[in-house]
Amino acid sequence: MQAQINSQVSSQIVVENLNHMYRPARGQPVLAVDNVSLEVRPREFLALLGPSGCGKSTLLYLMGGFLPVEKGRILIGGKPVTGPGPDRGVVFQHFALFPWKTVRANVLYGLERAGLPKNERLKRAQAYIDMVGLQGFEDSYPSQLSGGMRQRTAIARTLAIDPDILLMDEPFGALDAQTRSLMQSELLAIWRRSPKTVIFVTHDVQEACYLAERVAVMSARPGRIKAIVETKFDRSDPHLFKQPAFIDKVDEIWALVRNEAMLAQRLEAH
Ligand SMILES: Nc1ncnc2c1ncn2[C@@H]1O[C@H](COP(=O)(O)OP(=O)(O)OP(=O)(O)O)[C@@H](O)[C@H]1O
Repeated sequence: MQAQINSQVSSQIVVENLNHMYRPARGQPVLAVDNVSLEVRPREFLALLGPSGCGKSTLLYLMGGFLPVEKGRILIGGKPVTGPGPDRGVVFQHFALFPWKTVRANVLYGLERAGLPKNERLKRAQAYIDMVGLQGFEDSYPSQLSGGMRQRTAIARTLAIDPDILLMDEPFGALDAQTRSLMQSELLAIWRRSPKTVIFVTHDVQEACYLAERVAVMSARPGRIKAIVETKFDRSDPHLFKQPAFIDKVDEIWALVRNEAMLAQRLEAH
């Protein structure tokens, strides 16, 4: 099922008939994203789920302006995306920290570019370092940190800039279960406090249902939007994960993703 476009002016992000073909120097071209259309409302939290290799990261890179839009279009606030911009903060899997900068300097980097006064920058950087649980590691370099700590530094760097749109590619994938749960709550708190539009790629169906208001499920490569499922729950409910309606929704989405994952495996086998 392809998402219906009902050209609402109120949509903040509009993706229309988007295709992306990788053309590696060696080997066959790869159609990673095929005819994707999607609308995201301002302040919406949308999760993107789908089997490995279905084009989730590619879609996020395109929205972030890190890959050129060759076919179809992406509008943000009505304007076509032509490159990265301060309106979009990204936490990508392979978007490295500056190895020669400390945790504090990495977090400060974005704030310096935003032109804030020095005191304000330092205060804000420290608040986000504390928030991701890295107090005491301000002067450490990325090489001295674990993978999860590096990821948390990258999250702090992006959140500190307070962008309108957050594009997050499995931001909590490298974290242990407890830290992950804390970071999920923090992200929801930030999203409520200073509303922003979030597009959140994950492999974890429960995480998607918990965090997002809608979950877009992508098909096996070439990625299309197969279904969009409403996932609005009372996130303040401490027993949410045990509620039958929540469990049913997780099951429903799992079934969609599982089908596509099986298809993807068959594709890979050929
Ligand atoms: N630079 C590239 N050159 C050629 N093919 C690429 C390139 N980057 C990605 N691909 C291919 O495009 C397809 C989509 O990749 P993408 O990383 O967007 O998928 P994904 O859904 O994010 O995967 P995962 O869940 O495993 O991170 C895959 O088949 C991948 O092999």
